Amino acid sequence: MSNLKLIDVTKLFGTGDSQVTALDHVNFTANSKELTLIVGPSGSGKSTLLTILGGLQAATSGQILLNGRDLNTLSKKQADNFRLSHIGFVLQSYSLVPYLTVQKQFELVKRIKPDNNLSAALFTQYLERLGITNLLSKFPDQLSGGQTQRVAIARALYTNPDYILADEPTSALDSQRVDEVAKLFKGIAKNENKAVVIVTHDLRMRAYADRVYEIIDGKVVVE
Ligand SMILES: Nc1ncnc2c1ncn2[C@@H]1O[C@H](COP(=O)(O)OP(=O)(O)OP(=O)(O)O)[C@@H](O)[C@H]1O
Repeated sequence: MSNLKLIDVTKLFGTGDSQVTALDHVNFTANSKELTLIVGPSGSGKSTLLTILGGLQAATSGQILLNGRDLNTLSKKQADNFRLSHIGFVLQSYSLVPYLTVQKQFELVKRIKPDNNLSAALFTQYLERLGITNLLSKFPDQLSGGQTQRVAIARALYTNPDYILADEPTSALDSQRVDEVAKLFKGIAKNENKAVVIVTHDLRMRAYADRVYEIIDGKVVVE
């Protein structure tokens, strides 16, 4: 069983009067085999927590532990390699490349990380479950918000990461799709031994969660 933890993490933005405490002595654990939700009001620190957990930005203080090992002790190169090999992000911006078809988005990922990706058979299964098999030849500007979101989810799953960190991955989906995507994430956590962490406002996701962290004003209030 593997885990990624934040220990007593604080994140400050700015200085002096304009300083914002985005995270205030936060402790957090993402375990393999579990679907963990992060909920809370807008501006409470959810995205900051997720991006620090995934090493996209540094904490002001505190530790990030991977299976007990402090990630701050890694060199930048080691940390980049760790992220590429072990973490799949679904970020709010989706960051699809505008001039590549959906198929090419996946091929680009394969070029960056050639090894240990999903088998073609399993990836095809995920594409079908996400309902995007028929979109492979489309460009991002030909996709609806919900379709874009599902392509971004597929792209994150493609690299077969141990940790899947998703920021509002279902915000543009209708109810039925939310249910399907939640079941997909839950199944991947349970059956493929992944830790899935989802920032969401969507109360329907709670039914699938193994753990829920609520954040208010940068503090974890419910665990
Ligand atoms: N790069 C930044 N520079 C300055 N302040 C920031 C930065 N990123 C976040 N903040 C501030 O930190 C606090 C937490 O922001 P964060 O985006 O983590 O909240 P959130 O809970 O994800 O919000 P939302 O649900 O609206 O996405 C907010 O007050 C925000 O304005």
